[in-house]
Amino acid sequence: MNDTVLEVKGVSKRFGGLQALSDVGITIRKGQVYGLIGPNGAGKTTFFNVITGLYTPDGGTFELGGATYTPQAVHQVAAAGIARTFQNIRLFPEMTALENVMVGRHVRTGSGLFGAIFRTASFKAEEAAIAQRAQELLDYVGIGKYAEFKARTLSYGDQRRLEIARALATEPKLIALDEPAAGMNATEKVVLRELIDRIRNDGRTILLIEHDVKLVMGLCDRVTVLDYGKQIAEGTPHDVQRNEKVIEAYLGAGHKAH
Ligand SMILES: Nc1ncnc2c1ncn2[C@@H]1O[C@H](COP(=O)(O)OP(=O)(O)OP(=O)(O)O)[C@@H](O)[C@H]1O
Repeated sequence: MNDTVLEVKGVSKRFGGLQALSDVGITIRKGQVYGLIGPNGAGKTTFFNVITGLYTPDGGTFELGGATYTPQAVHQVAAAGIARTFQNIRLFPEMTALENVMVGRHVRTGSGLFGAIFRTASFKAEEAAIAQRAQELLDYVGIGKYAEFKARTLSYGDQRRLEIARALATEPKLIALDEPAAGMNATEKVVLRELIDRIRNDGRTILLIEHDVKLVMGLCDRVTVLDYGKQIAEGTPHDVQRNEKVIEAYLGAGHKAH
C-alpha cells in the first residue's frame, strides 16, 4: 500500500540574484508529523509558500495523495487537500470563533451561491450541519466555550488553536502549520504539543515549520533541515540532531540559531 501523502521533488525558487531554494524534496507519509527547520533565512517559509500555492516555483514536481497538483493558486491547493495556518495569524477578527471555522467548512460543501441567496431547505440543513461540525472542532481544539466570541478577543494561543480548527474543517489530506508555537508561553506550548499529538493520533498528517527545536524534536517523526536554500539533512530527529552539517549550520557564523 502506498501511504505517501505528499511527495515533492526538485523544488527551486529564485528571487532575483538569490537562490532561495535549490532542489528541495520531501516525502511525507500518512500519520506523520514532518518538521521543517533551519536557521533564519534558510528558505522554510519560501518552501511552505511554494507548496501551498503562494509562490510559483521555478521547478519541481508535486503529488498529493498520489495525484499530481500544480501549486499555482491558494484555492487550488486548498481544494487539492492542503490546509495551512500562517505565521502571522490570519483569522476574520470581527467574526465569531464558530463563524471562522464555518468558513473553512464551506470549502467542502455543496449548496453553493444559489442556495445561499435563496436560503433553500437544503441550504438551511447544510448550514445547521456545518455549525454543528464547527462546534465539534472548537471543542476538539479545546476552545468550544468561546464559540460565540469574536476571534480578535481570544488570547494569542487560542487564536492559534482556532486557526488549526479552521484548517481541520476543510478535511485536509495534509495540514501545514507555520510556526504554531510562535509567541506562545511554556504552558501554551505544552497544550499545543498535546493537540498536535492528538491530531496525528487521529490519523491526520502534519507538516510543521517551527523555530522551537525542542518542540520539533519531541514531536516530529521526520525532519528536514534547510540552510541557505539547500536541504542539508533529512531523517529522524535523533539522527538529524547528530548530523555535523546541522550542528554547523546552527552554530556557524552569520546565523542566529533559534
Ligand atoms: N518575496 C521575496 N522576495 C525576495 N526575497 C525573498 C522573498 N521571500 C523570501 N526571500 C528571501 O529568501 C530567503 C529565504 O527566506 P525564507 O523567509 O523562506 O526563510 P525562513 O527559513 O522562513 O526564515 P525565518 O526563519 O527567518 O522565517 C531569504 O534570504 C529571504 O530574504
